[in-house]
Amino acid sequence: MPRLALTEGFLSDFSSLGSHERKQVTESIKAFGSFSVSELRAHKGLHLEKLQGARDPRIRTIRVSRSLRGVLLAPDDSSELFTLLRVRPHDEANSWAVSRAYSVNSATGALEVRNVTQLEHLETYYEDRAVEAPSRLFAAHSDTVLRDLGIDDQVLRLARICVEESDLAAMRPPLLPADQFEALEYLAAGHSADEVWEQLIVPRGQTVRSADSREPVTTSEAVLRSSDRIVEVTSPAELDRVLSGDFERWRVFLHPTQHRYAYHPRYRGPAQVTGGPGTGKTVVALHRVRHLLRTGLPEDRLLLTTFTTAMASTLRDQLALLLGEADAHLLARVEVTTVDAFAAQVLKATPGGAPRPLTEASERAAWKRALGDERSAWSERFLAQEYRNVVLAQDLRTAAAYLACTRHGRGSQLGRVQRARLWKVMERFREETASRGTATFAQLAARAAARLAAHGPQYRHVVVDEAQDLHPAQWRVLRAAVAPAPDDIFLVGDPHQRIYDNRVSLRSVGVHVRGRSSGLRVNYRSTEEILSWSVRLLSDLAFHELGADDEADGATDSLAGCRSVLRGPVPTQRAFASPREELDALVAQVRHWSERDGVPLAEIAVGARLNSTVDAVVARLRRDGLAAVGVRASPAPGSAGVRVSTMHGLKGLEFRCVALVGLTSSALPYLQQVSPADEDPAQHRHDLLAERCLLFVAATRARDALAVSWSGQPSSLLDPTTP
Ligand SMILES: Nc1ncnc2c1ncn2[C@@H]1O[C@H](COP(=O)(O)OP(=O)(O)OP(=O)(O)O)[C@@H](O)[C@H]1O
Repeated sequence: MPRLALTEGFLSDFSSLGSHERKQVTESIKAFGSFSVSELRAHKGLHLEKLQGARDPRIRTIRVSRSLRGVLLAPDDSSELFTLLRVRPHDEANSWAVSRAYSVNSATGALEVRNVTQLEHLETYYEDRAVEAPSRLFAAHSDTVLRDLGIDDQVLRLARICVEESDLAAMRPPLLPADQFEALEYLAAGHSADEVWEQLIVPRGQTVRSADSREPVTTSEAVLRSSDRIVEVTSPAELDRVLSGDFERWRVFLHPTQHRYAYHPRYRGPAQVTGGPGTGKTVVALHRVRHLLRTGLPEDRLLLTTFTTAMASTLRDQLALLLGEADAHLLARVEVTTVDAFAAQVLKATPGGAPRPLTEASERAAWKRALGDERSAWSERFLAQEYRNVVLAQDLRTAAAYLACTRHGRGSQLGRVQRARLWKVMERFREETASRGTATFAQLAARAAARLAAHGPQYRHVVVDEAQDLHPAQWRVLRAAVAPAPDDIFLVGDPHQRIYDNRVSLRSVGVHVRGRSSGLRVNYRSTEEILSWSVRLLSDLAFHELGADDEADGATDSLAGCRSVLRGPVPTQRAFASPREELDALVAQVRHWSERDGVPLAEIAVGARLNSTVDAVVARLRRDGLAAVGVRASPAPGSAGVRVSTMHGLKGLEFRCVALVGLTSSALPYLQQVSPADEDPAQHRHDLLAERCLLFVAATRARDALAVSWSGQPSSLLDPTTP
């Protein structure tokens, strides 16, 4: 029986077909799988044909319907593995097929495709131009170095006639083979051959540096090694799962690095995956859930958490999509929720039930009452932070423990007398809020953690998304929800996206990830232009590793090496004389994206630092006849209207186009949310950093286009040197 693999190109073609045509294609594929290879070759109806003049002798086409043809790569060994490359209207399929050639990348061992015909034209053109050039783009790298990075004869000739980066860009895939182009692009951007080796080749499992010493890889082996572009379908159920729904690449194809982390057979304890924005951390978490469910016991339950209720609901939908019909029964073993909702659920089962969570304003009022007539320089914000970031963070339960503790992350000095007074204020706060049946979220988590610790774990696995924003008390909840064991906790996050004031040493809450911590670098969401604009916002800062925020741990995380596979326009930064002019321009910008670029309104977001700006934007867009909805109202996915939100509310989301407005010096950093330096210098620095990260998070929600604007004085966080 022939085996069948499907490429990304095929799936993308398939998803653009109408339902009738999809059915025809699916039936043809099923029919294909029911013949032996010799029957296939002899079958009259399928017309498995070699193409006249094809550059790759293994390429065949096959009849799918009266109008459609499939393009296949036939096996050149005994593997019987056919790879379905495209499905297009007859003439298009033929002209695509004759000009392509497939090859195995000698370094990555993956299957690559090139447009031979066009590359030959380019070679003639660039050869003539290069003769006159004083220097060439890759002059610093010898042929041996390039070959060791997987560059083959034809690509080497082309690389040698590139004079500047734009010459290479003109040959980008689908002309050049993808892995070879990527290696050359890295070198052209100034990375060393060693860096290319580490970043691109090693993650694909290659260990032999010298091209001459490597064992050759057959085509069928290469197909199976190309899990980021090709999937083998081994059963009708698998075929249905891959072909069902809209083609969402992340469900089927993972970068080899993503695949390695998500499908690691077994971590011996908690494991962590970090990575910049859009590197697919959530995708890896979802695949990990699938792996754990598929390989676990029927009684094993799994808790999957994220930051907001809206994100939890999206995650649940995505998990259902990933599991498909074949694995739909596994969903019953998963709970997808926020840590706060889980903590509340734990407390509901206690005699007093779950306290009502305090809003920020009512918490401030409660601190004011707790302070009473006490004469002190402590602001309500200071008290709230001291309680949350020291007492609850370290789980200090007695005055003696508070008097003796090191106040990590706090920059103000407090002597014994002051601490004793403060403890009394905190006691009054606790008693008074308890008597009203209320608590802060951090208090709620602390109580739930204590309850779980006393009553024992409820889950076999915990998977945590957006891990960077959890409070130590929330970590204790998660730690207590699962017994220490292999594969107990899998967490993903990005310390550069921390926008709430939560710093935690994972070690101190019993989550030991040392030796099981890995990183992702390829951004799948935003264009390189948006990514590098955003990364510049943080470029002069050092970040602690996700789980090592205790300054003593010392390890740092960096965005260096983060890159995108997508290209697009450079983000715009525009100043206006007044808010009204800025809103005029916003309306024009939204119209441009929607009417000229054809972007649906629901794929456009407008973000602002302040709620008042959000309200003004919604009102203005509506006045001009543009549908607009607040993200806070949790609009149904796909419902019409520009999404308008505070920058905080954009966390975890993504849009084709994003406009960030009102970025003035008074809105960002928003000083009301920043502790004064004279109250607590360390807290001041943390708060300012959170404001900067907030801009970073908001900007990196954009996939194709980003427009930033302000009126009057611009925010000091914007880089004035960028256009
Ligand atoms: N292997 C992949 N192939 C194609 N698309 C992918 C892949 N991995 C991730 N993506 C897409 O990239 C986008 C970002 O992925 P995801 O949300 O998982 O990233 P993230 O690292 O969690 O992002 P952030 O931290 O910025 O919220 C999504 O649209 C996702 O579908």
